[in-house]
Amino acid sequence: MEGRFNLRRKQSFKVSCDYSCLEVKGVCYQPPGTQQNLLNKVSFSLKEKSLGLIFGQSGSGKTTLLQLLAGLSKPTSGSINIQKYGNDRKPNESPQPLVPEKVGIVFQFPERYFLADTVLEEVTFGWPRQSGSIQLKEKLAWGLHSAINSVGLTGISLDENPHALSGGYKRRLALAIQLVQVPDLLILDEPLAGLDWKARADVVKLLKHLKKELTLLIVSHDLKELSSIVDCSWRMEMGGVLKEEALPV
Ligand SMILES: Nc1ncnc2c1ncn2[C@@H]1O[C@H](COP(=O)(O)OP(=O)(O)OP(=O)(O)O)[C@@H](O)[C@H]1O
Repeated sequence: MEGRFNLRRKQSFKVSCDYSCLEVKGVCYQPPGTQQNLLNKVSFSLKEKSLGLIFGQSGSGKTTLLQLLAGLSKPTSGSINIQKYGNDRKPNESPQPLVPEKVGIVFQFPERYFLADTVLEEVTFGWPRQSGSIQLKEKLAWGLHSAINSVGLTGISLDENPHALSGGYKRRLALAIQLVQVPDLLILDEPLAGLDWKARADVVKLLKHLKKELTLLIVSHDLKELSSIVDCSWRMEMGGVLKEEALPV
């Protein structure tokens, strides 16, 4: 669907008003070999280029939900799709399953999993060395450049040891690693945990910037610090029941 705007000097240009939403419907999850339902008919929708926050008690099932969204485990029932809408807010094609390749996930304390001796090796870890096509390598090189810029790591040498970076820069690096593949959805589990006040403020600023480019879903207990950038929020209740709720701040 397209709208047309007229400019003063009779020039005109077209603006596409299509948008897509992550749509989770009736998701239940019972780990294999158990009788326990960790998620109970979880449903929610998150519009592209917005930031959703899930909060709730420890052990309620927040991380379990993130793992399903990232494709690390499969729901027992329910669906996780991307639905496109036209500017009349009606679906304009059938929903497509969310593919794990288009989801980036930054776990709690991501710096604990850094393996390489340099920032460059850390970001490019797992890239094809010999066998990848030149097109793929070009795409990854462009992604590297763009990711480093997006997270504000340009002032840091690519030869720097990742373990020597400050707490805030380690988080930027963890984000850059995920952004190289240009995800549709970026999931973050407790992105502010373990950082000092300055680094926390820097990460919040960075997330505000990132949501202009992609969809963010965050699990956090740091509601006050994130509240200014949150577009929609849900409380996960014990037993894996998700309810839409304004942040209690
Ligand atoms: N594979 C599994 N088998 C059985 N129980 C599990 C499994 N994985 C997680 N659990 C249990 O499911 C519940 C939800 O765990 P989850 O880590 O999703 O909670 P959470 O809300 O993210 O907690 P926190 O805020 O502490 O990270 C917990 O009681 C946990 O022990």
